[in-house]
Amino acid sequence: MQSYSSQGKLVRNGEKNKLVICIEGNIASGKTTCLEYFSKTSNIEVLTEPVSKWRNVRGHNPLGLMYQDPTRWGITLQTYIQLTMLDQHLSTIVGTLKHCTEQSAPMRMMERSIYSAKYIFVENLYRSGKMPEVDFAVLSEWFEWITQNIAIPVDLIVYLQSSPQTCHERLKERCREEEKIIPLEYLEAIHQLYEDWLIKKTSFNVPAPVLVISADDDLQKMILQYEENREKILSGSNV
Ligand SMILES: Nc1ncnc2c1ncn2[C@@H]1O[C@H](COP(=O)(O)OP(=O)(O)O)[C@@H](O)[C@H]1O
Ligand SMILES: O=c1ccn([C@H]2C[C@H](O)[C@@H](COP(=O)(O)O)O2)c(=O)[nH]1
Repeated sequence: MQSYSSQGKLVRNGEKNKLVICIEGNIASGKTTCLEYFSKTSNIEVLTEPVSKWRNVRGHNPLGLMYQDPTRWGITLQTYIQLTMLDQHLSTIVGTLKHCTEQSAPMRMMERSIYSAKYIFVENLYRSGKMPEVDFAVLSEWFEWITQNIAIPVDLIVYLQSSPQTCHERLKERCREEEKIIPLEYLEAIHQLYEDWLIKKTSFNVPAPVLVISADDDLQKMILQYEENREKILSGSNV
């Protein structure tokens, strides 16, 4: 079922009252770990990035191909990521959430968003000279059509702000096959784009208020920070 917003954008029925929180941050900054922690909370639907799809679409691995040859495969990966992220933004809540009551509206917590796919990863490929102009133009046309015609509401962005060095250490520990060739400089470039977008707010439109959580701490300290910020996060507020 669908309807239209006051701005004429396509809206999924029943989505209007649901809080949407996007967890943003560099590669291996701890987003999935954060989502796992909050998945134990009642009324929260957690959507991790569909990385398994990016590693296997009908037997092909666009994530691996992109890291091997970004100029050739960057558009392939990012087109697919844009589709899968849109699908996540628009998907309806599945199943029954734990202890869901009428007083407390269900909430969605997502890992990243269609916005960071474009503003961070596509932008990085383009600025580093690894994405041809024509590929960037086509992806941009798609992104603009989607965001101008479909309502993609986000109520709060939680930015896990971490140093590129910490991410590099964690990435090596996690040891995802495709990512073994990622150098520190790549994480530094992604970090800078995130900082410009969410902290300095000098690059692109920020679609929601931003709550910044420093993410260089060990797991125990991170849990303390999540608890300190729990109320803000669950009410979709950064103040
Ligand atoms: N605060 C932390 N301290 C140390 N290691 C962490 C911390 N948070 C996550 N990790 C580990 O770092 C790696 C990347 O974390 P992950 O949550 O998968 O990051 P992301 O989802 O942002 O890529 C994983 O191996 C995870 O267990
Ligand atoms: O738009 C995107 C989003 C993600 N990626 C890459 C970066 C990582 O190698 C994986 C998953 O990211 P995590 O930060 O580990 O969750 O996907 C990309 O290239 N483009």
